[in-house]
Amino acid sequence: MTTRYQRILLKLSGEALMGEDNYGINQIVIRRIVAEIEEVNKLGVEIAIVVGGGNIFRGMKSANGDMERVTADYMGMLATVMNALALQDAMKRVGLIPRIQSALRIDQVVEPYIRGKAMRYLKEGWIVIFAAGTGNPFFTTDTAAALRGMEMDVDIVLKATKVDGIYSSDPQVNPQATRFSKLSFDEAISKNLQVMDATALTLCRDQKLPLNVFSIFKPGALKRIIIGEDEGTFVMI
Ligand SMILES: Nc1ncnc2c1ncn2[C@@H]1O[C@H](COP(=O)(O)OP(=O)(O)OP(=O)(O)O)[C@@H](O)[C@H]1O
Ligand SMILES: O=c1ccn([C@@H]2O[C@H](COP(=O)(O)O)[C@@H](O)[C@H]2O)c(=O)[nH]1
Repeated sequence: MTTRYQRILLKLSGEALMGEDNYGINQIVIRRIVAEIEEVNKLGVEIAIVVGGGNIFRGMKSANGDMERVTADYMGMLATVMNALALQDAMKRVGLIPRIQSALRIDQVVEPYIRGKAMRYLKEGWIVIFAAGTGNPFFTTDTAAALRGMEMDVDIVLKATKVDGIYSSDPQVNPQATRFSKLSFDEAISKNLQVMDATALTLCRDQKLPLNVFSIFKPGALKRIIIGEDEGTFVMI
């Protein structure tokens, strides 16, 4: 089967990993997500993943006066390492070969981010999971996805989240919101659509790196994007 994209950066929502639970990692959900990734891996697509941490800890929420923002952000980045470990475990169970690289050094647990090594893993057909975001406070894993996507020279960033695309306003708050099938980066930024932070959108725009936002809960959606079908919202220059 021919694919539209040969190398992708998949941004996996941390919040999606908790499924219907209020917190943490739901094993059934994680197995379902890994099955979607496995399908695409079998097509020969090189897959790099940045995983979020919102199911465990978000810096900004916890920093509201109760905690120093920088400390809260480091906690958020560590949360993404936990998610990466859970993903790695689930991937190994189905015979995939995952490698985690962390932007923060925790050498006993995962290897540090080394671009050349990550590129080599991708060429081997192994799946690279980037943990700890950018390694810097005041950023998000969406920005890490744009950054690592550029560094890995991927064809597209795919943001897999809980909603099936970018809407005129948050569809979880406004049921009247309408979905865009295509959008330019400038429109997404100027309309302040919130689904992805402006830093990430700006990085993608400036490097002409396309983005597709889609629901990770829709079976087969990831594969459909890979083979060139319309799914979610496509954002380009
Ligand atoms: N205009 C919009 N279109 C679509 N979703 C929106 C919009 N505005 C806000 N959202 C919300 O943005 C959420 C996705 O972004 P968010 O950064 O919160 O999560 P994530 O990146 O998927 O998860 P995590 O931060 O845990 O990795 C959606 O669940 C949706 O409710
Ligand atoms: O580069 C980064 C990435 C993340 N953080 C902190 O981690 C949490 C979780 O990440 P999400 O993108 O929200 O899933 C985030 O709220 C930040 O506190 C960071 O500081 N730097």
